[in-house]
Amino acid sequence: MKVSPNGQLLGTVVAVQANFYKVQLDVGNQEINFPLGSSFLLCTRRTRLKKIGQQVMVGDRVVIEEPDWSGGRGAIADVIPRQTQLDRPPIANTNQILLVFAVADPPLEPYQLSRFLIKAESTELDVFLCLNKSDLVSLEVKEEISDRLLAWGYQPLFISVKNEMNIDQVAKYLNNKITVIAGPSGVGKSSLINALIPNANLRVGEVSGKLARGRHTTRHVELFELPHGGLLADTPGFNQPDLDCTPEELVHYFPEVKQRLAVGNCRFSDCLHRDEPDCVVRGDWERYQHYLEFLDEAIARQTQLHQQADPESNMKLKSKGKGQSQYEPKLESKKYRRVSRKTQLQALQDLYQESED
Ligand SMILES: Nc1nc2c(ncn2[C@@H]2O[C@H](COP(=O)(O)OP(=O)(O)OP(=O)(O)O)[C@@H](O)[C@H]2O)c(=O)[nH]1
Ligand SMILES: [Zn+2]
Repeated sequence: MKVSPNGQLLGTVVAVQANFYKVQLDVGNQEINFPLGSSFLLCTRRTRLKKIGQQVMVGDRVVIEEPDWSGGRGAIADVIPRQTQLDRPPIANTNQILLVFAVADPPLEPYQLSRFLIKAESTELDVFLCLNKSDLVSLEVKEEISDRLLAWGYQPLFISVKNEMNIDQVAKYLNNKITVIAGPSGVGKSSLINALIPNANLRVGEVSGKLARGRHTTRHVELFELPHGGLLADTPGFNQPDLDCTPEELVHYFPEVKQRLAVGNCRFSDCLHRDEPDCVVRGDWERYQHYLEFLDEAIARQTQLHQQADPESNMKLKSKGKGQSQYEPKLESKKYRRVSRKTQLQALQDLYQESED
């Protein structure tokens, strides 16, 4: 167990139950005699923290006082400032997202994958893509998929939980990090978690298990301890994540466009990359159609938000020709950015909401 340089006892909150916090103590060189052989303490929150309105959430790094080793209890005296914060699922200090898809059964759908990737990128956390059920397709198919995703700016790791292929690579990636796992239903997330953490005991491919997990986990987030250090949070399956970024931000969540923008600029700084002249983004890249679709969604959402907030809104009705017209935001970057930062932090929240529906 590790004690901080000034002698403080440190740990990470792995679950919250009513007013109790399950805290996993840091493991280090300075061994303290641990009568129960467990590295968890069930803690309460000090009154001082309640008074200053300091919330404690799963993933928080905390300072423990008055450990009662025999009873396995303690008190949280302080919360170390968070590095990151996701609101749904509510987890502090998440480092990365492990996105799991299958190469077959269910079939790999580019549009769905694209949505998940954009959603994951919008958290601004690191995104790692694993393609499971590799045992079901030929080497040629894998190469095709790999080439295609490389053009999207991703290098997926092909895995097979069934054949235990590359599971050690996944484990290595998760080492000593806090990771949120996401992906559509049926791709093998529970199977993967069970392979990584033998005692996690998540039910695989069982409707009852899935329901129980889906209903339960949304209210009760738990971080599972990885055998070699690090924590993993499961998110229940969902099929089409809602995108909640602004029209302006959207393009930055396509890695393959970042390359284009790195070597050139559009003529207009508020270019939405549709039909503006001298645009460096518009062009012959596979996901450009996805971009246009997501952009329409983002504009529609923005219009709705503006109209709710201010009925005489600062939206302009723009003629699209052929008798069609559409509301478009006058882009005021500061205002949009302010909304956007908040959105980024909450970006995985729909993932949770949808799984409850
Ligand atoms: N062929 C093959 N099947 C797999 C593999 N991994 C998992 N499966 C099967 O895929 C099915 C779905 O697996 P789950 O682990 O329940 O999938 P999930 O992603 O957790 O699904 P949700 O709980 O709905 O989110 C099960 O029947 C698994 O046995 C694999 O590597 N290869
Ligand atoms: Zn442009």
